[in-house]
Order: sequence, then C-alpha cells, then structure tokens
Amino acid sequence: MMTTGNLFLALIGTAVSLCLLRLLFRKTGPFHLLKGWWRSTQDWFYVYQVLKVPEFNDAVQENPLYRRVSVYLNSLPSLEESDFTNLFAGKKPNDILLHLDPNQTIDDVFLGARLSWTNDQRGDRRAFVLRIRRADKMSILRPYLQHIHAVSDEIDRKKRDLKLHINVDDGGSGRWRSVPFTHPSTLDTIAMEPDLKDKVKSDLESFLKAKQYYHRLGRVWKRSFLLYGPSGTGKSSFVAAMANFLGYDVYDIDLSKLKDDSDLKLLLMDTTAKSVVVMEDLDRFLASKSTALSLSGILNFMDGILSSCCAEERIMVFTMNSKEHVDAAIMRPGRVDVHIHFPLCDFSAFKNLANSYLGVKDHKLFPQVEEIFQGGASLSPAEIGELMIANRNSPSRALKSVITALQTDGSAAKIGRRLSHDGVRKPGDESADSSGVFLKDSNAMKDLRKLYGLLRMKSTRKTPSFDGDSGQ
Ligand SMILES: Nc1ncnc2c1ncn2[C@@H]1O[C@H](COP(=O)(O)OP(=O)(O)OP(=O)(O)O)[C@@H](O)[C@H]1O
Ligand SMILES: [Mg+2]
Repeated sequence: MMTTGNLFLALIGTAVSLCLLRLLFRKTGPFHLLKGWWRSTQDWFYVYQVLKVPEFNDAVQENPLYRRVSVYLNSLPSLEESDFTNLFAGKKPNDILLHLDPNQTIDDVFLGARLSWTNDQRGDRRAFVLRIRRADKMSILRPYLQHIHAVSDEIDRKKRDLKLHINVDDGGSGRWRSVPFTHPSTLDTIAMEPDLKDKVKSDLESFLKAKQYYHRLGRVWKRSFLLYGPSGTGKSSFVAAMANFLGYDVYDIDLSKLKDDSDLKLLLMDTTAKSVVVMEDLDRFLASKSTALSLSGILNFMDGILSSCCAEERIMVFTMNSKEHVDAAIMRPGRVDVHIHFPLCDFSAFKNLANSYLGVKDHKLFPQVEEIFQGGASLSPAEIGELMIANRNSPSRALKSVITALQTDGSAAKIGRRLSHDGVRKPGDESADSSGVFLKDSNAMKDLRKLYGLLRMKSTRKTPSFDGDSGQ
C-alpha cells in the first residue's frame, strides 16, 4: 500500500515532469529548436524546394497571389493552433483575422503531402515562402495553387458587402442605381420543405464549383431559376436568401421601366459577374401585353447569349404567381434550369414559421392547427408570419389568431388571396390558377390591408390581449 510520503513524492515527481515537458515544448524550447535544425538539415540536402510569393513585383506593383495566400493561410486550422498567431478585428462585427508572426512557419497538408509556409519579413520586404518536398512538387504544386485560389475566392465571396442594383428610368437609357444589400433573409429563415431546400443548396454549391465543367461544354456559366407560387409564399425572400448564400450582388430588373429590347440588352451588359439577376412577376408583365419589350427580347435575355460577352457566373431568377398562361418557350429546359414551386403553408411549414417567429417548437395548440390544415385550410406564409409577428410576445395568442385566421379561410382569407393574385387556388389545387385576373398592385395591396385589418379585428375580439401596435 502506498504511504502518504510516497504519494507526496509521486505528486512532486509528476509536477516536475509536467514542468519539464512544458519547458521542452514552449515557443523557444528545445523541441522547436530541434525542429528548426531538422528543417535546415533537410534544406541542406535539397530535400525541399523553396518558392517565394513576394508582396510586390520588381515594378513595385502588388502581387495578387500574395493577398490570396494571406487569405488562405488565415483559414488554416494550423494557424489557429500556432503559438505565433496574432488576432485582429476584421471589417465586420464578429470578424476575427489571424496573422502569423514575422518569420514564423505553419504547416499545411494537401493531398497527403506536407507543406509549410513562412511569413518572411526582412525590413520592408514581405513574402510568403512555401516549402515543398521536391518529390511532391510535380504532382501537387499546380493543384495546390488552384486550391489556394478556390479557397481564397470562397472566403472573399462570403465577406463581400453585397449591393442591390435597381434600374431607373433616367429619361433615356435605363441604368442601374445601387444601394447596400442588407436583406436579412437566409436559406435557414425560409420555411420550405427540407428536402427541397437541401437540393437547392447543393445545386447552388455545385454551380459555384462548375466553371471548368460549363466551359468544357461550351455553355455560358449561368443557372436560371423559376420561382412560382401564390403571393406571400416567399419567392422574393428566397431570391434574397440565395444572394446571401452565394455572396452575390442582386440586379433587380423593373421591366416596366424599360423602353425597348435594346434597353434590356444594355442593362444586362452593365451587370457584373457573381450576381443574381432577377425579373419579378414575369407572368404579369407578359400578360399586360406591354409593347415595350418583345418576347424574343426577353428570350434572348434569358438565354444569356449577351451575358457571355460581358460577365459570367451569374444566377438568373424569374418569379411568377402562376406559370399556367406563360408561353412554353419561356420555360423550355436550358432557358430555365430549375423550377421551384412555392406553395401555401402546410402544417410542416407552419411549424417552421412558429419556430423562427415565436421560438416555439411544440405547443398544445399544434394538434388543433394540424387538424385545420388537414381539413384543407391554408394561408400564405406571409399571412401567418404577419399574425405571429403581431402577437410575438404571446405564442398562445399568436397560435390562436392563426387558428382563427385559418378557420376563416373559406371566407375572408380566401377572398383576399383571390384579389391579390391570379393564381387563386386551394392548397394543392394547381389547376385552379387559370382565372387570369390581373389586378394592379395598389388595389391588391388595399384589399390585403383591409383583409389584415379584418383578421386582426377578429383575433382581437377572440383574444383581448392582442397587441396591435407591436412593430406593425
Ligand atoms: N416560406 C416562407 N418562409 C418564411 N417567411 C416567409 C415565407 N414566405 C413568405 N414569408 C414572409 O412573408 C413576407 C412576404 O414574402 P415574399 O415577399 O417573399 O413573398 P412573395 O412570394 O415574393 O410574394 P409576391 O408574389 O406577392 O411578391 C416576407 O416578409 C417573408 O419573410
Ligand atoms: Mg415577391
């Protein structure tokens, strides 16, 4: 049995060993010195090749590769683990930038090969020095540099301050005006069938990576989406979410501001790469029989023949309430790559909304709501969201007001939807959107406002604690 004295000695022994280990591995300790000597020995025997990426070239012009390498190194886990890392605040809140101390080295692994980067600083001259095994150089240097480009591109894309461009009618040729794009919508905040959302996400991700693929096929690197569904089902919010996901600017084309086809061409030629170009309510525009633009003008725009001459890597999005009466040529494959239907709320979308708007994952009123949905009643996510926001301080009250609104679906809400867009339909009744009634937006808005007033009055009557002023 161990005596108290022995236990004490063991504890002291452990503490001393720990201190020794700590000394051994500290920044300037023998372990790091040994590592440095080992590197020098290997260099002496030309095991490695050293490649320099200077900050400036001989003409004192900035070397773009230097910045890319810096961005890339910033993202390496080994930089986070290094003892020689400095932390700086970035431009955006919560943005932390990591910088390696001058003349320190970090390691990286690529396709199984070990590489290292040194932040070389001598006076004013700065460079990153890559150390790569000669045996690996042939096989991995090129792909490694491509990898650095791809990673730094991706990081830059995520960090960009996005812009929203809208075309204005300046008396002659319509041109873009820009404002910062700060729409908070993200793919996570959109209530949508999870499978569909995942599909869209991976579609967008694979689009981002597909430059070589598109070029090999001789196709313009663009992807077109058609978002269709009743009013207030999240089409515009989804466009914003896509832009945020991709880190792309948004060009929102107001077709009514255009004089003719060439105006549209000029607008497109003025857009930049890495952008989402949006045409909202295309069905209404086509049905309005406007003479300003021809169908072929719009088709050429959709084909992106023009975009190939100026900028690539763009997403085109067209939104419609219904595609029933739209010329089939508009929607032929290749012109529109992905069709996404935005339906009215079902119970699963409702739960999604309740979670994000009220922070409620489950509630004793849910079974009642589910039953009402199963009975065929439905509202748009916008209508349900509105009721939830208005009653956000009391989830029970919010759910009760949603129930009341759903129960009146047969009367007020349904009439409201009929007035607000052409695609009047009961949930799941796709064929019902053939009425082709187009109302001017202002009328529809008035009717909707009346409807919301009506719904609120009703819910106030049922639930006296209704907060009519809460942020509305
Ligand atoms: N699926 C959804 N998930 C979350 N919020 C939604 C959804 N649909 C609508 N909303 C909310 O409803 C409001 C209106 O939505 P949005 O403008 O995107 O609808 P829309 O389909 O573009 O309508 P319209 O056809 O009238 O232009 C937004 O504030 C949005 O946050
Ligand atoms: Mg919209």
